Amino acid sequence: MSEMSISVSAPTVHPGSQPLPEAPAKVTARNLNFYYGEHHALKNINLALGTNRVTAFIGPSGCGKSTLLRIFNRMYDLYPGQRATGQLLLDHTNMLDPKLDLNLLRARVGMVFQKPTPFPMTIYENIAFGIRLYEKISKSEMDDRVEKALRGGALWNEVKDKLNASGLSLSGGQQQRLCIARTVAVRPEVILFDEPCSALDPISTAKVEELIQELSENYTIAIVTHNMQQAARVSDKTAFMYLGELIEFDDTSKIFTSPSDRRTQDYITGRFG
Ligand SMILES: Nc1ncnc2c1ncn2[C@@H]1O[C@H](COP(=O)(O)OP(=O)(O)OP(=O)(O)O)[C@@H](O)[C@H]1O
Repeated sequence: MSEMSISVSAPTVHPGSQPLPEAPAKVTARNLNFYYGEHHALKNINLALGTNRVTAFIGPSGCGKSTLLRIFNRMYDLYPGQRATGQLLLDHTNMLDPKLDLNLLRARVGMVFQKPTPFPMTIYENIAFGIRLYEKISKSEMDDRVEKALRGGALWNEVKDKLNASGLSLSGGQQQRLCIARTVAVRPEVILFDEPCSALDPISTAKVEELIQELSENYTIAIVTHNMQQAARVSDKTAFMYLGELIEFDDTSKIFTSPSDRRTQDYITGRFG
């Protein structure tokens, strides 16, 4: 079949979605490079995550989306031989500073993973555990914080009568919202989502997507997704990556209706990836 005979179309951007005004940068990457040993996985990345905006990262497998996300909370520090060069700022803090307190950084930049990973403890303790690492507060204040976090994770109504049940007794979608609540509980400024819905059914996915949009009122969000409909639905800005390079970064409505680069066009219309 010739390329031109393939019937393909880009995802529909939510009708009426107008690009929001530019927001001040929360996270700024300048000439950011990343190496797995000798392998140069990210090449001269320049972009900014707007404050309280949702930025989606899309691109074919292996293009570097997860690598970039993991730099945003210095996850790579856990592995020898991995290094970043260039500049990465959280407001005015140099995120690549070797002397940076990584616990504090990870309190400011939370992460939600592909598979829900609740701790093997009660629903209440799943939330309280992280708060206790950073703060000493009374039982009644903790009760308050746990409720707020579970409300923030759109889970309170479903679990308020069983806070002592194990987090592992929840459904997959509820577990993922528990993980989001756990992240929100320590009051981060940025939340990173690495394919947060890939293990969820469509109803749970819709709930998490709705939650991401609600959270963007108070948090700066970056989301890696293979689902372009999802990127179109939840994000304000979209970054298209290919072979370790940032090919195009623009308003989501522009990326999905009139991208500037042929490779972006080919990817969003399903010609490769
Ligand atoms: N631990 C590692 N050691 C060596 N190379 C790695 C490692 N992790 C990833 N890479 C390489 O870095 C590049 C980017 O990988 P990354 O996982 O960031 O891509 P991705 O766009 O998130 O892919 P996917 O969509 O499949 O998750 C790939 O070439 C990959 O093989």
